Amino acid sequence: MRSSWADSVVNSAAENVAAGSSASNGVATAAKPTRGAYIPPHLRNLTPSSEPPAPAYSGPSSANDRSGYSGNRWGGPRNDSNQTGYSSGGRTGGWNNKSGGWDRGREREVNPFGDDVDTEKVFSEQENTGINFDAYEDIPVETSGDNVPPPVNTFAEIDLGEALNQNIKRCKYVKPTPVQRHAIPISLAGRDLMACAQTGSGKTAAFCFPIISGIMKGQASQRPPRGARTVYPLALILSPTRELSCQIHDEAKKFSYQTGVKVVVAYGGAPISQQLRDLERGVDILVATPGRLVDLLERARVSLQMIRYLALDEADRMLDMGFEPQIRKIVEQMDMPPQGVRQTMLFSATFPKEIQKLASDFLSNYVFLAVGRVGSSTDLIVQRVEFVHDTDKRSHLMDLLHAQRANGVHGKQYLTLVFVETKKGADSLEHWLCMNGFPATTIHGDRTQQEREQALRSFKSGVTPILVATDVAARGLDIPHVAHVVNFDLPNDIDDYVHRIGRTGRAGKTGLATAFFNDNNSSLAKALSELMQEANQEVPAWLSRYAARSPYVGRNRRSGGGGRFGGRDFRRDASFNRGGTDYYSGGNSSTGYGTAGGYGGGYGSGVTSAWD
Ligand SMILES: Nc1ncnc2c1ncn2[C@@H]1O[C@H](COP(=O)(O)OP(=O)(O)OP(=O)(O)O)[C@@H](O)[C@H]1O
Repeated sequence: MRSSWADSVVNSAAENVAAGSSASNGVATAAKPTRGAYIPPHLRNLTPSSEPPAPAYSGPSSANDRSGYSGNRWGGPRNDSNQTGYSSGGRTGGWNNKSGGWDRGREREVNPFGDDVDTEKVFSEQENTGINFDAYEDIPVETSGDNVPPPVNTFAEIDLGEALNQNIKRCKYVKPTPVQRHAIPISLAGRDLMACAQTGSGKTAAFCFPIISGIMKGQASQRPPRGARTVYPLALILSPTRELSCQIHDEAKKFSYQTGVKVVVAYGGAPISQQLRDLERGVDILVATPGRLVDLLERARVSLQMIRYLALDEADRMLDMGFEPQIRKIVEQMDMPPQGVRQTMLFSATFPKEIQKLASDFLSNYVFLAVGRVGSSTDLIVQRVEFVHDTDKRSHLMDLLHAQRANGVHGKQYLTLVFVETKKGADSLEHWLCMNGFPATTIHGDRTQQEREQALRSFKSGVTPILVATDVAARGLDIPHVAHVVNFDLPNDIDDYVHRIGRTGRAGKTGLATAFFNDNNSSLAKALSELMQEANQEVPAWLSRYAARSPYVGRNRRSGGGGRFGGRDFRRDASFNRGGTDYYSGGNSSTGYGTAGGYGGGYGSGVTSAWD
């Protein structure tokens, strides 16, 4: 049943059509979206030009065009030309704020790389961010699904478009990471994808590149006419936290520099007015947190009718108990094209099978991809577990920090991220650290967004080299120089532990993770010791004893099978196929990774309160 906001969209859209029909032209008609005579504002008033005609977005009736997978499902003209800049050709308004990436008054796109870079030089220097490319060959990969497009070895093998290629060089990405090698060709072929790859292994680019490239090659999104209030993004990227959405936005802006693709971010806690102004200036890719997006949808300021690409980052988190209703509302109850029409990409480092099953509701004939370690990435995170009673935790932390200082770690501006369970606990520990001569700041859900952003800046810059955080900082954040993650309070869920320690040891760099364990954490013992064994870490004898005593079945509880890193397609698990639903037919396992899997497990009891 249509909700009231949607009725109002349709009604106002009908009025808009009436008002603007005299200016509509054939191009607009050709790009007709899902509902009858409705023509979205950004497709009206198109000035005839030498540009190719509208993309082949043809609404639900094109659902079957997914079967071939021989190319861009949107079938738009393969216009690789660099749609450089929005500074020419009758665009109304430039982005005039820093976050928008457009220089006020001068209508010039701000260079997100800081200054002009000699891309040829960068490329020839063969720089990268420290990823151990030599270890790539050994990385276990599993793909399953029909006709999985083959992986590539270089960016040059992929037709991403010249402007995007330039930005990849500016980012100093010399080679694709393993998840990029596999995921980008799959997505470029128009396939839906559920991808599971290690923390810090380059998943952001893996979903951004195909989206940006697809939009570049399709028809440029037209800005709404003056006064139009509803905007129609072509791609939606959802993430669970405000900070992660901002980070994805920053990355996507770098990747889309001078491609003509406009990226806007919308998240809670920040003034909606500025975000509305950004949206009004045009949006191709909308990066958002679910709450703020629902708000924008209910105000009819955003319509999802034209969405071609939907990406959920940290997808398992987005579909767990906390977020699932909102995600279902956005994806199923608003005006987004259904699965099979849009292209859907789900990414995370963890994918419990029950969440996979839920996620499959949003996907159509998808490829499941599990990519193992980057090099031996979790080996790059040295994991230590120490038995510490609650009452001793502070002095123990102090010892660690003193040792770090003595070893000169802070002198080099290396950063320490300390995870605690509660917001109050975070404030109290931060205060205590500061009182004891360790500059610290904190990030959690009770702080204002301004305070959160300031805390992150202060941590990143090394002004406060210790950040005390709740799980709000556990996922996705890519903060250079985090050398040490301390689990002052361990989480209930082993997946949360995986994401937390993944804030260090990113992109091939080494890191240290220390956990304080005591009787309160005994339910995690088995999962933790299994995880550490898998990552070739030394498991203390006392932890093994806890694990042996634990009634809890460990990290495979959710996944129902013996585990190795990466996860396994739930469609291949017989227990999920009982009751007549054949989720999986065919597929392949590549590069020798076919053992029973499950990187999930340890389905914690509660939803962490700190999330947006
Ligand atoms: N091809 C590449 N070459 C070199 N560095 C890369 C490449 N791709 C990504 N990176 C860098 O690797 C780092 C980690 O990437 P990203 O944040 O996308 O990881 P992720 O897999 O999303 O991690 P998480 O699971 O924690 O969200 C980033 O700093 C990014 O710039």
